[in-house]
Amino acid sequence: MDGPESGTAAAESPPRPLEERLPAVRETLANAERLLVCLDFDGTLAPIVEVPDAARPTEDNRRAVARLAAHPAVTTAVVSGRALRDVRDRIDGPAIYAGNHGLELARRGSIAVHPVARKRAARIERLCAVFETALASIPNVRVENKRLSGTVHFRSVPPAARPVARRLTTAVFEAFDGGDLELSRGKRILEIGPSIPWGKGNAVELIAADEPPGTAAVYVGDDITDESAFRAVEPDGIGIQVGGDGPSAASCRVESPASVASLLARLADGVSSGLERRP
Ligand SMILES: O=P(O)(O)OC[C@H]1O[C@H](O[C@H]2O[C@H](CO)[C@@H](O)[C@H](O)[C@H]2O)[C@H](O)[C@@H](O)[C@@H]1O
Repeated sequence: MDGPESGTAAAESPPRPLEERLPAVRETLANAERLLVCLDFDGTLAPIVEVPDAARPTEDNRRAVARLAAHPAVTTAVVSGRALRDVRDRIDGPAIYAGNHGLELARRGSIAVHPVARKRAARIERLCAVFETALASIPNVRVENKRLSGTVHFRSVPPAARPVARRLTTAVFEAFDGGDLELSRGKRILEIGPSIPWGKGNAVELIAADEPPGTAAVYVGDDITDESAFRAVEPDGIGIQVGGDGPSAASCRVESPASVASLLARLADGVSSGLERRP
């Protein structure tokens, strides 16, 4: 696993609601011989909740993923910021899982870990411990040690204390870092990881490279780290943003995780009817 972060940020505009993009989506599905569907977890399959450990896919999404995973013309993957083992325990069915924003990838019966990320795991571990101590006085801050990356959670921190908590986290990071780690943002979180040009988009490119010609790739996600994955599938495939109203590399959007099950059903139906119409 090596290589640059996917694509470059082109001039992006807010994605259009899926209903407005249906003709283009139907055409992509009708022309495809196979479909690769890559799904983010938090904020996409699972609604965002206060306590990270309590996040679960909705029942409808769980069933829709199982149906897609059983479809003979569809490869299904989950691509998450969570640790691989964690996300695997939360949703069954997909043939492929990527954890830690693509730093670890389970497919074809084995797990590949980005070699540089593996080397920096001890530094991440150490920084998570430093965060635990430095942030101990801030109420309800959580540090999630994911081995190859780490997350500091502010969602349960009282709103008035959040700016201080973020400033302190950044200051601790800057004092610790020697240029080998990076700090990034997410939904009410700051994340630390190795400073390497690798993200979800690279994982999606690796996964897509295994698919036969004639495969259309779809990526569904809701957060900043999903942008590189949208760029990896667009414009030949379909990037679908869940929620949000800002600029994105995705061309379509759906409202919330509650809209994802019907989206997945449409994908399964679309590829099936395209195949049925073929001679
Ligand atoms: O790539 P994802 O699968 O979307 O993972 C991104 C991060 O998701 C989790 O944090 C987010 O969800 C939590 C539960 O709903 C929420 O409390 C938190 O505020 C969100 O940022 C997860 O805990 C992180 O490790 C992932 O990086």
